[in-house]
Formats: sequence, structure tokens, C-alpha cells
Amino acid sequence: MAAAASRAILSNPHAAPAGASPAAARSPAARSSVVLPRRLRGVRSAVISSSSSPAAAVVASDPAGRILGAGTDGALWPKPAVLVAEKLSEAGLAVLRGFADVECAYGMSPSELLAKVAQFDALIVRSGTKVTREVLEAGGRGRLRVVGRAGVGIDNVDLQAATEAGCLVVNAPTANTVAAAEHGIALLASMARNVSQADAALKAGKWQRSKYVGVSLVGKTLAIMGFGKVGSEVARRAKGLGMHVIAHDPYAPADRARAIGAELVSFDEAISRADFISLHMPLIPATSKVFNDESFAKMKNGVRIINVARGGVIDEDALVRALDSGKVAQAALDVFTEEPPAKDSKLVLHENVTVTPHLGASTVEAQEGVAIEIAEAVAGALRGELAATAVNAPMVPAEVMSELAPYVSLAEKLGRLAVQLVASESGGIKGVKVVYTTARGPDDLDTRLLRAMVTKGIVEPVSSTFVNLVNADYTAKQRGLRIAEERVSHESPAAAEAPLESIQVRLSHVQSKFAGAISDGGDIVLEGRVKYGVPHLTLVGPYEVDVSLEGNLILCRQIDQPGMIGKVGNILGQRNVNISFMSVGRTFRGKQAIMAIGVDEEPDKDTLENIGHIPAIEEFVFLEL
Ligand SMILES: NC(=O)c1ccc[n+]([C@@H]2O[C@H](COP(=O)([O-])OP(=O)(O)OC[C@H]3O[C@@H](n4cnc5c(N)ncnc54)[C@H](O)[C@@H]3O)[C@@H](O)[C@H]2O)c1
Ligand SMILES: O=C(O)[C@H](O)COP(=O)(O)O
Repeated sequence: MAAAASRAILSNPHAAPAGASPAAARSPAARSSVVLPRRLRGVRSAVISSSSSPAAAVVASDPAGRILGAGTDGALWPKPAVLVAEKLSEAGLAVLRGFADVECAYGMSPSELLAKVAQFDALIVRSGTKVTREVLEAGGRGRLRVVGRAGVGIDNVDLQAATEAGCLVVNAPTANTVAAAEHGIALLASMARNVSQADAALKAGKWQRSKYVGVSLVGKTLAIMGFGKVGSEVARRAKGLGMHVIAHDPYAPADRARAIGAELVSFDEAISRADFISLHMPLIPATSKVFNDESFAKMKNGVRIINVARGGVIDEDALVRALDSGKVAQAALDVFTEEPPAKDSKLVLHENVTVTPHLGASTVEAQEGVAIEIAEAVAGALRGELAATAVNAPMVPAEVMSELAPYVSLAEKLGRLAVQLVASESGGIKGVKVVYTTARGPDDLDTRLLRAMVTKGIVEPVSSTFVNLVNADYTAKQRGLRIAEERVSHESPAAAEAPLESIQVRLSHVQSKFAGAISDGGDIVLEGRVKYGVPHLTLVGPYEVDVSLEGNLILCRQIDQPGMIGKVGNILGQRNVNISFMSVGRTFRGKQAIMAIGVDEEPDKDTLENIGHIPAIEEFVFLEL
């Protein structure tokens, strides 16, 4: 069983280390747990490993599982590699270049992307690149840990595949809101006044004043479909134009709509009352082709439609039919089911349709903002932080991350030790219980990270799957692993400061290769605590021990009698195996006892056999951390 290089929340032990020596990454120093230096805590690091090496005063693991150093300037090393697949503003590229090697490869074919993606730690796209399962699986087999979507819509990223690959997806959800809303208003006004048709006619030498009589906006009813960021900004602007605004959004808060002066109504009411309908919902299964023959039939005759959301929310063939029949008088479209649309698209060429080539977010200001927003989100994710704009991972606030760091390490180590205690003839682990003893109430202790790390500890040593916070619950479910959690309240005032008093991992309905780890209830039980920032093992089955969880561990069960420590210590000393910690726990004097011995090196087979031959020793097991 190979020790993982380091175990950050997003680590990938399969990733090829670039620049860092894997041996260095696996060195005991690199794995020794210490309290994070204040400076790193400040950068919201989700780091759980550190080094005492003076060359790398602070060491963290990056999402690719490599050891990262943070110099005095806070820069990461070795530099991660970022592939930018679509045009990103210089301002964002400058931020990326500050911490990464950046390759801009615009206009790649799908096969070119597939061939390249595994060599990068992060991939940044806009809406024009399809980040498919194939791409994510290829990336996941290599170094890819983060996909950054420089914009809002993530319908071009296969989120399920990203989650399964343990790849964090972040987006830039705020910087282009106003640009998209302004574009919606521009399309609304230019459509109502036939600006683009009249412009084209005049340039073709035709002065057609009576043909291009428009309609007024003031006093008309505008239905906003999707009252999120863009929808509510469109509503604000439409109010300023004197329109009556209604909105449909099953998830929008009524008070936000009220504050803007919009009336929230049902889907049918919105589309049947509106003179203008502006679309601002995401493309998801529930909204795919939601504007179709049936819904067009419910609209007023001569309704006008604006779409700056996603082409896929409209059945485009049905829209052509509605335009031909006059049911829909005009449409103004920035987005299409297929982009770019076919050159002979009936919809694009329709005389009552105004089109733009997905320009909603394309202002200088928005592109600069989006580029910086995504560059910062990707940088944070590569540092091991969970970005505020994470799309497929639970949000864990930075303060919580930093406070839980040593417990995160403890949780993984307990899982890792527990799974090694399961006998090979056992029928697989099904039930896992994690018991947290804490003075904190449920609202003050977020255990998702800890649960994910127990899963990581249990699954990784026995499979080729790597587990992180993104895919932990998915992985557990896939493997039929039920992870139950229980809180036991601990009232000691001294403990109130610390988030947890102890973490216990119990594996039920399994046989153990080390009977001493079985509790009275028949479960494999391990419990640990954090002491001075370092995880300790404090309970094995019914036996209390106290051994720092560094290096590897030997557990021996023997009859309690004098001289045992000396005998085992002698054997290890003769073979140059350094003991880092030793602890004996017993039930009653002269009865059964357990020795927990922390060792820096891995003892060879003969050494372990010699320990097993000591007459009083009834069983022993060697466990890797
Ligand atoms: N054309 C462009 O360049 C451009 C620019 C920015 C955003 N967009 C697109 O605009 C859309 C909105 O972006 P946003 O930033 O406002 O997102 P948002 O998440 O803030 O808002 C989307 C809203 O849609 C609502 N919604 C979800 N399901 C719905 C349903 N079935 N019916 C009605 N409403 C529903 C949500 O509750 C949410 O309030 C997205 O599709 C995005 O991709 C396009
Ligand atoms: O969802 C978005 O943010 C917009 O559609 C913008 O897409 P773009 O980044 O390709 O311009």
C-alpha cells in the first residue's frame, strides 16, 4: 500500500508530479502534521500537511496531490499549469500568470483539447468549449483538478462527470450580470423599433419609413422568465422605461421581486399576460425547450420574445412556426441551441428575428471582471481552498476550513487505520459510523469535511479511486458505504474552545484481523483526538492508548506483564527502526493489554515476525498511515 503524497481536500494521488520530487512529497517530514502558520491560515488554505524543512517553511498540498510550497510572497510552487481554452482578458491572464504557467490555446478542436487536458492542473473555458465526460475523465487520469468557467452558464460542463472525477468546477457568476441585462434591454428596444432590419435596408439603399413602424414599450407588460441576477437587473431597467413588469421564477424570493416592483406569477400567467417575454433562466433539464408549440399557443397574438439566456430553452422549430403564423410578432436572440447556428438556419434568417452572436457578456468591462473573477477562483481552488463560486462542491467557509484542519487529518487517518484492520475474509464494509464528541451545537460544527475525509481514508487504501470533498459522498454511495454520523455532547468548558473533543470511527458487521480492535459491541472501533495540533490515536477497541499519528503504527495485543516494551523496543532497535511514540493500554492489571507503537520506518517482514514470536504477544498488526 503506497502512502499518498499528501492529503489535501482536493488531492489526486494519481497525478504525475511536475517539478516536485515524489520522494520528497512522501517524506515523513512532508507528512507530519502541524498547526498551520498564521500566514497560511490567512490565505484560507485547506492544507492538512506541513513540513518543518527550513527550505519550505510552509508546505501545502495542491489539488493535484503535489507538495506546494508557499514562499514569503505567498506564491505556490511548483507552479501549477493552467490551460485557457477561450479568449480571456489580459487582466485575468495577468492574475493567472502570477501563480501559474499559463497556456492560451484558443480555438482547439475537441480532439486537441482531449490530447492536452491531462497535462494541466486547471482548464479555463467560456461557453464555446464543451467540457465533456471524455475530457474530464482524460483530465482526471492526469493532473486536472479544477475547471474554471469564465462566465455564468455551466451547461457546457458535464458536472456529474466532473464530480465523479473529483474535479472542482468554479464559475464567475457576477461580473457579467449587468452586461447581459444591458444586452437584453438593447435587444428589446432595437427589436421594438426594427433597428437592425431598418439599418440593413438603408445600407442596401432602401429608405423604407412606413415598413419599419415599431411598437412602444411604455405601459406594456414585460414577463421576466427567471428572476435571478440578470432577470432582476432587466426588470429594474424595464421599470425605468415605464413597463409593467411581471416575473416567473419558482425559486425567487417574493420580497426581492416586490422591492423591484415586479409581480411574481405562475408560468402560464406570465406568458399569457405579456406583450414582451424576456428569458433569463438557466438551461437545465426542467427548462429545456420549455418554450414550445404548447406554450406559444398560450401567449398573446403578436407577442415579442427576447432570449439572452440559452438557446436550448426554446424549441427553435416551434418558434419558427410561431413567427410564420404571426403568433410571435418578433424575436430577438443572442443565444442558440447550436452555436454558431447553421448558415441556413430559418430562425436566424427570419425577417422578424434580430440576432447577435452570443454577445451578452461581451463588454470590455464585463470581460475584464469575469477574467479576474475566474482567475482568482481558480487560484484559490489550486491552493486547496474551496472557492465561493464552487458549483459542484459543498461550500465550507474559510474560517471553518482553517479551524478543522488538524481534525480533517485525524478523520482521514482514523479511516485509513480502520480499513486496514478489516480481515480479508470479511464481506466488505457496509456500515460506518463517525461519532463526534463536541461542545458545539449542530449549527456551529460543519462535519461534511470530516465525513469526506473518513471516506477518503477508508476508500483510498483499498481501491484505485481517489477521494476528495468533491466526490466523497458520490464515491461512498457508489461503493454501497453507508456513513452515519452521531454527535455526543461534551460539556467541559475547556473543550468549548476546540471544535471537537474526539472523533470515533466504527466499522460494523466486519471481521477484524486484529481482535483487540473489536469493541464490546462487536464493531472495529478507533478513536482519536487532536493534541497541540497533532492527531493522536486514543482508543483501539476497548483499550485506551495515546500515540501520535505520524509515521506508521504497530499494534500488539499481549498479556499484561513487565518487560514487554523492552522486548519489542529491542527488536526494532536492532533493525534500526526508530520508535516515535509508544503507549500501552490495558483492561485490567495482569489481563489483556495493547501496545501501540509509532515507527518512522517500515519494519521488514522478519522484524515483524520476531515481534510476533515474543511468547506473551497474542496478535499484532502493522498499519500504514
Ligand atoms: N447571453 C449571455 O452572454 C449571457 C450572459 C450572462 C448570463 N447568461 C445566461 O442567463 C441566464 C441567467 O443568468 P443569471 O446570472 O441571472 O443566473 P441566476 O442563477 O442568477 O438566475 C437564474 C434564475 O432562474 C431561475 N430558474 C431556475 N429554474 C427556473 C424555471 N424552471 N423557471 C423560471 N426560472 C427558473 C432561478 O431560480 C434563478 O433565479 C443563464 O442561463 C446564463 O447562462 C447569458
Ligand atoms: O453564461 C454566460 O456567462 C454567458 O453566456 C457568457 O458566455 P461567454 O463567456 O461565452 O461570453
